[in-house]
Amino acid sequence: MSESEQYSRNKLMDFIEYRPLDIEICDVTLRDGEQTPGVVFTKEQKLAMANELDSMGIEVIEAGFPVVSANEKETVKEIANQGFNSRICCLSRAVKGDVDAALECDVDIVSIFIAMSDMHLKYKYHRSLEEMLGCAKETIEYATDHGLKVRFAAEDASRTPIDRLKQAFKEVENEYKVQYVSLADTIGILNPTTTHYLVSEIFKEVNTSICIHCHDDLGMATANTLAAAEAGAKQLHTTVNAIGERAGNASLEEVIVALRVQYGIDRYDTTKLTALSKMVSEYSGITPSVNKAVVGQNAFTHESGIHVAAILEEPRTYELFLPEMVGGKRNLVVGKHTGTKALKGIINSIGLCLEREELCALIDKVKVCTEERHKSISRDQLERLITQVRQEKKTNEKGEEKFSI
Ligand SMILES: CC(=O)SCCNC(=O)CCNC(=O)[C@H](O)C(C)(C)COP(=O)(O)OP(=O)(O)OC[C@H]1O[C@@H](n2cnc3c(N)ncnc32)[C@H](O)[C@@H]1OP(=O)(O)O
Ligand SMILES: O=C(O)CCC(=O)C(=O)O
Repeated sequence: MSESEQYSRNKLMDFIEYRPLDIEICDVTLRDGEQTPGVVFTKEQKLAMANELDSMGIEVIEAGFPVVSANEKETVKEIANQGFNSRICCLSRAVKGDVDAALECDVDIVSIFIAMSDMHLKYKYHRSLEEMLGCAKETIEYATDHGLKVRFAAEDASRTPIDRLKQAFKEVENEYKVQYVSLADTIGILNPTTTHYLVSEIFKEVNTSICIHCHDDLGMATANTLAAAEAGAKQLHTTVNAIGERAGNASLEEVIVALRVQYGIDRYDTTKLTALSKMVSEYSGITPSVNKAVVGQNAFTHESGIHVAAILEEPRTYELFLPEMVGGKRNLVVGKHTGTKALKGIINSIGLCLEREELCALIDKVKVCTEERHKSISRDQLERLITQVRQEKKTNEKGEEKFSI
């Protein structure tokens, strides 16, 4: 099956003017994902997830925050030494000791972050902007002098005056050779319009590649990430299953599927997404909601008669992309909303065949049964109902024979 047969492209994009995307993904499941309250990944689990991310073609993996613990440091180091194609990044405060820990891990990139919003300066650091920016610069210089590539990340950027961000980024790019500057929507306050504005403003004045790190407190992290990409952001931060602090981060699966169907970027191996989602779900103990885009249990589950009847002819009538594209499976459910065509198709698919009259009787039973139980019916229950319908038919036929004798 050709790529274009796997999904419907959003052709409305042809009418929209936007900058052609020049992006890469930095997946932060192993760092921000693990900051989900209660989540602790083992070294083996982090290695397994990193391996999958690498094999999907994810360009950068943020493997952890080495100063958090000895085990964390050892894990980041082991991931950095796997010989992955993905570049390995780790987090660091504007503290030389954090950079020393990063250096011990052999990472490619260290992400040195500070917040420059009044809120964080006043209540978190109890220090002035000048003091914090001074610490950041010293730490950046220390890291670059030791041969590390640096991302300078502005935590709480979405609540920081834009002129302050521009000034800090310009100073840093003029004084040191940083690879990236990063804009974090730490508390998830942005929407797509304001994300686009923020990134465009920085893009106009800063020459260094921009990263976008979105949180999902208003359910807009994926949309904001894509808006940032349209405005010129290079590096898009994601987590598998959207796990992360509070409401989580932009979801890897949503972002890379959207990149394909909206913007035609198809270089990531999306067929691994469902297995990776299951892996992260098992390791984190967090199951995505059933209606989670791309990897939720209902992402390819259909019950409504009109939908299933059409899907049996052509799945793309009601599926934006086929389950195979993300390594998933379609599931047709028999329930209150099932129609005759759907029921016939489902019954045929399990190797059974009913006459029209039997199908009508079965539909009536399905509706009564599902309304009584307030849920759809299982395959076993369906088979029992089919047996009942057949028995009732036989009984009726015998009755009719007696009557005619
Ligand atoms: C938006 C983000 O996701 S940021 C990353 C959040 N991740 C984490 O916090 C990872 C888990 N954290 C930890 O294990 C610990 O908090 C550690 C190891 C990082 C630090 O532990 P501790 O040394 O005990 O410090 P503690 O957590 O009490 O306080 C944090 C300190 O870091 C300082 N700090 C916080 N961010 C930065 C920064 N970007 N640059 C410099 N200093 C910073 C705080 O001001 C505070 O300093 P203080 O001790 O002088 O008041
Ligand atoms: O911008 C970054 O790279 C990290 C910052 C972060 O994790 C956050 O602010 O939520």
